[in-house]
Amino acid sequence: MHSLSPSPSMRLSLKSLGKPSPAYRVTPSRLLVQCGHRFDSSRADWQSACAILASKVVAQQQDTEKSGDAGKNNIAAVNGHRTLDLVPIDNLPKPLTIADLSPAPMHGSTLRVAYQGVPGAYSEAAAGKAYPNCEAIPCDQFEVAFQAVELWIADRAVLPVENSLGGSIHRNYDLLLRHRLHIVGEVQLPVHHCLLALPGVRKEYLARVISHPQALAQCELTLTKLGLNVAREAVDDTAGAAEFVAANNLRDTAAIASARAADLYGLQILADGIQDDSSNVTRFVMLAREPIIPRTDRPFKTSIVFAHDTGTSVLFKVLSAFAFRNISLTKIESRPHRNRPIRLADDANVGTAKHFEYMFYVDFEASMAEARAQNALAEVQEFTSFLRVLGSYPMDMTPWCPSRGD
Ligand SMILES: O=C(O)C(=O)C[C@]1(C(=O)O)C=C[C@@H](O)C=C1
Repeated sequence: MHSLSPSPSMRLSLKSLGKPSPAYRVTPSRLLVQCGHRFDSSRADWQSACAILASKVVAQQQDTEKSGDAGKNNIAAVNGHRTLDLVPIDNLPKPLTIADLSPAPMHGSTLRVAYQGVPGAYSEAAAGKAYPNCEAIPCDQFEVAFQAVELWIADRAVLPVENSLGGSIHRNYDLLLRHRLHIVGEVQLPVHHCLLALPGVRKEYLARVISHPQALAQCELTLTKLGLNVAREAVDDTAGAAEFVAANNLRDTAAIASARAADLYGLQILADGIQDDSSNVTRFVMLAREPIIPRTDRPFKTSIVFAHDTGTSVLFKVLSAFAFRNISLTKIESRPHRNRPIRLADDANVGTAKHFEYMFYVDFEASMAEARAQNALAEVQEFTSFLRVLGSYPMDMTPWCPSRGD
């Protein structure tokens, strides 16, 4: 897959996560703009902004510590005895409530949400659906979005895991296992693709179409129907493709991306709604450093990953643990077991069978707060060599509305 460069828009990259900022060139007031949707400055500025953010957190902690010292000075001597000055009632610590227990942003009140791509990507729209009014932080790779949360540069990551036409986004399944973040929610986003080109360009001028591989797959039939039997090229994200066409003034190349990307990068819409099925939906998961507390007052989903143990009919036994408790499975995915990819079984008469080993990802419709889910997992554990709960989270129950062009 191409990584289009030079790219004028700013994204977090693995390099920028690793290196400290050389100079603090932005003011905290510019921070909101730079960490948010409007990106008009350089990557170094962004790093500086994050460094300032970190130093502000430290400064706040120091202030708190200082006020602790000041509190000690409130101890006055009366008749030789030390007494405490009365603390104004407003300053008394408030009891924790349930709401305090879910992870909260550590900086101001705006949640910073990492996504892969540049502004105009569907992942940015998913971040906005999951967390309205958040500051969406673009990252150049999925891996970077995971790390941004782990390193406290972002509070959440919103990442695509599957699309109704294109199928699973395997990379994110692998990363879920490799990283220690928790799934705290899901959003389903209707995806409405447009064919974008520079103003004045006509379909007949096109020699190639570029986009994210999932987007190319979702529009394959329609592109052919439109007579576009031209080269397809996969790039990192849909909006990045639009940006590339615009930045390089490419008159022979179209991008598949959103209508918002057309607006942002000054492209015209050559064809609207080019996904092969109008009910084209991508499912995203929200990730956080801490899990949420599972509840039973609304529909919950739980995601697990396991590797099966030796024995016969193991997969059947695992899945029946859910069936016997009337728990519906909504998704099953298998990925190579990278620590132990092959199991050899010798049969003296026939030879050696080479079985591939898998990690199985299962989503089921129940909350970990329910006894039936806990019992099912206790049973699953008996047949598995590895089991991890990736998260138990509210299901996206927004009423169905097919994708629109806006
Ligand atoms: O490229 C984008 O705009 C993305 O947000 C990525 C992505 C994906 O990974 O599947 C998300 C939704 C669409 O299905 C197409 C692409």
